[in-house]
Amino acid sequence: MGRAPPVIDFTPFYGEDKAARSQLEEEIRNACLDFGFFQLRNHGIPEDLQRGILRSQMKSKTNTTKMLVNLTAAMNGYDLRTLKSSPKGDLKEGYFLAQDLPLDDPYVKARKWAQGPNKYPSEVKEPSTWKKTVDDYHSVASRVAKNVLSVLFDTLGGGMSFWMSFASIQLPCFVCFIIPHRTPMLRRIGAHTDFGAVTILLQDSTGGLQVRDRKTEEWVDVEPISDAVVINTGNLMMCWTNDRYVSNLHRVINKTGAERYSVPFFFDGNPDFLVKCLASCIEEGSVAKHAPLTVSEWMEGRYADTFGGSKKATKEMVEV
Ligand SMILES: O=C(O)CCC(=O)C(=O)O
Ligand SMILES: [Fe+2]
Repeated sequence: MGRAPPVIDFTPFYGEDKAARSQLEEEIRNACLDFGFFQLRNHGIPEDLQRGILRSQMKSKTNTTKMLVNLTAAMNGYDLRTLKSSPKGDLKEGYFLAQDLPLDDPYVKARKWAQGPNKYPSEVKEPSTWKKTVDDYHSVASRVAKNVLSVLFDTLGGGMSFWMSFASIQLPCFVCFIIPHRTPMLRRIGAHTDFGAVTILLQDSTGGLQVRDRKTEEWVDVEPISDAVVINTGNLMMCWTNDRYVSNLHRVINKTGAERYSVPFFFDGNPDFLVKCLASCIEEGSVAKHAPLTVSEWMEGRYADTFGGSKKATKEMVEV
C-alpha cells in the first residue's frame, strides 16, 4: 500500500513560536524530500474565498464551450484550451488567468512570457462578481504561495535575498480552473509533474487526485480535506535543489463519473530570475544536474513540450 502525502498545519508560520516554526520547517523539508506533495491546513486562504472560487466555476460551466471558442491563443495569460498530456487527450477543460496587466505595463510591452490582460468571460452571470472573485483569489493565493516558498527556501538555506528576488515580482501566477465532463472515462488528467515553483491546489470533495509513492511505485489517493489545500513542488524546485526536492508525478482519475472542480494555482515567480542550483545543494564531488535557465526560458520550454511549439525543455509529460 502506498503512503498518502502528509498533512501539515501552517499555523506556526503566522505565529511567534520559534520552536513551532522549526518543527514546521522540518515537516515541510521531509515532505519535499519524500513526496514533493503535502496537504496544508490553516494556510491563510479564507474559507469564503475558497468556496467562492469553486462556485464561480460551476456558474460558468454551461458557457465553457463558448469560452473555449473565444479564448484560444498563445500562452499569454488569457489563454484557454483543453490540456493534452497523452495522445488520447485529457478529460478536462480549463482556462488560464493570470495577473491582469494593462497593455502599457512594462512587462507586457517587453513581451515577457505569459504577461498581458486577462480575458474574462463575459458569458457568465454577474461578470463583475466573477472577475472580482478571480482577482481576489489570485492575490490571496499569491501571498500564500510566497509564504510557503519562504519556508521552503529557509529549509534550503536559500535566504531572504534569494526569495525576495524570485518572488517579489509576482507576475506569472496562473489560476486554472478544471472542469471535467461527466463521462465514465478513466483518465481526467494524465500523469505529469508541475512546471513551476509551487502549486496550490484547491479541490472539491469529489476526489480522484492521486500522487505516485516513489518508494512503492503505487498511486495513492490525495483525499480531499475540506479545510486543506494541496501543495506540490514543481520542476523549478528540482533545478534549485539538484533533484533533492522532488517534483512528483500526479494525475487525476475518474472514480465516480461525477463532475469535479479544482483550482490549481501555479506560482512561477519572476520571469527574469535565473534558476540555478543552490550551492548548498551540490554535494562534494558532484555537479549541477540542470543547466541554469531563466524562469521564462524554463516555462516556455515546458509548455512547448506539452502543447507543441518550437522551444523545448528537457522533461516530457508521461502517460501512466
Ligand atoms: O485538478 C487537480 O486535482 C490536479 C490538477 C493538476 O495537477 C494540474 O493542473 O497541474
Ligand atoms: Fe499538476
